[in-house]
Amino acid sequence: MLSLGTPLSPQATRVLLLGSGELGKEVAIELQRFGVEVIAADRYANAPAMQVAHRSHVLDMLDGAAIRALIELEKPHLIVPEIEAIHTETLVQLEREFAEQGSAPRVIPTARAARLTMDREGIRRLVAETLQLPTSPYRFVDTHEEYRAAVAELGLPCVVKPVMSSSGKGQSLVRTQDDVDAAWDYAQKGGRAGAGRAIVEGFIDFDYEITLLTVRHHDGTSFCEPIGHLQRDGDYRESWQPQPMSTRALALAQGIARQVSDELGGWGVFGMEFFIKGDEVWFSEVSPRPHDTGLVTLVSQDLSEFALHARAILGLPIPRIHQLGASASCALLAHGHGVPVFAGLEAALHAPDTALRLFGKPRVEGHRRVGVTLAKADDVEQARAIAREAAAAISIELRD
Ligand SMILES: Nc1ncnc2c1ncn2[C@@H]1O[C@H](COP(=O)(O)OP(=O)(O)OP(=O)(O)O)[C@@H](O)[C@H]1O
Ligand SMILES: NCC(=O)N[C@@H]1O[C@H](COP(=O)([O-])[O-])[C@@H](O)[C@H]1O
Ligand SMILES: [Mg+2]
Repeated sequence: MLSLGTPLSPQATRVLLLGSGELGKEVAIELQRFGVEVIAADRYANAPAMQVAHRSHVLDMLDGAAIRALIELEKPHLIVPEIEAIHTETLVQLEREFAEQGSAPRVIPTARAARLTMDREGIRRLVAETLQLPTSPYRFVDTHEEYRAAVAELGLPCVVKPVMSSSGKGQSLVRTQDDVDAAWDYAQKGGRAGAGRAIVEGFIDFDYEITLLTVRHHDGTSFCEPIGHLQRDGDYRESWQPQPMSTRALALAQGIARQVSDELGGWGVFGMEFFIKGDEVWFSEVSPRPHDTGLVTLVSQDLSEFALHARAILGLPIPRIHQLGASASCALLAHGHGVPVFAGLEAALHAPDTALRLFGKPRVEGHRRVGVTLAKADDVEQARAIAREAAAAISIELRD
């Protein structure tokens, strides 16, 4: 058992967050509540989680030597990846070295899980080919020619994504022949590791999609109520809980989530994404960490996904998760260049049972999610409407 309660002391449990965005900020707050010493790292200064951590470091997260030096400097007990774009091969090597030495920082949930989910190819081949679970049909392509052949094989519409990207960056829905070439160009420009390999997926005409938060902890695996969500341009705009589902579809999704999370192993929250049509279920992808659509759990559960992650990774019990009724979240997006300045917050919080998180991101260059509104109501449609209205009441000016 880790020694909790006294950060900044020789007995402290130190947790290193690799990635310090809005999700890490909430994880940091939950860890602080147990007296954990929190160290936040990211590619830029004053990232959200850095603002609530004990210390922070700015480094190129894709630089293996820099990641290794940071871990040697801080000697954390737990290493918690918060983003995909990390030099995960270094984590795999370090995990092996630690195992040989018998003294161990633990990578959450495991270094292999971080490596497999950093690259869409790793997790897709594991789930579709090794575990033989249902996914969209897909092809991996490296060149324009291979890409055009894959589109011809899979048919239109289809979806193109760089293998290394998240939040919809570089992703396009290809509806007609006219979209084909522009989608390739965008996939080559939009990936986080520059031009290169992409996945082409057959389009699944789903009724709805969910995130099934799955928690592997000391006493077993727990599931949260399914979270429904709305995505635009590959990025989340609204999420709600609970998403009504047939008993059969929910059982299928839970079965797949259990199989995939058991295969990845370790402790923590997994955001399992599924497409659902009738009773049919397709696995889409998984975050081996809290999920952006799970921000709704800040109001919809007694233990949010961030509190669950903290408990799970520290080896603490999770005897029960209470769902507190119909709830929704709506993302606040800023467009342009500059430092965000918010107005309309009073109007946004005027309705009862609304809440707000402003992430504290220092700047916006292009598009960036900078906050989220949250609401509870008698049913999910009402909660969504209230969260949307609260978001619409807020205006974001970008200043230099
Ligand atoms: N094959 C598909 N068929 C239909 N819709 C799809 C398909 N692939 C992706 N989408 C849509 O695009 C959204 C984003 O896709 P995906 O989750 O793969 O991207 P991402 O960049 O990893 O996003 P995030 O990091 O926010 O989870 C999905 O939630 C879904 O709405
Ligand atoms: N879909 C993944 C996701 O939502 N990740 C969250 O967004 C941050 C990056 O935001 P940024 O791009 O604005 O820096 C990440 O650090 C994480 O908190
Ligand atoms: Mg996704």
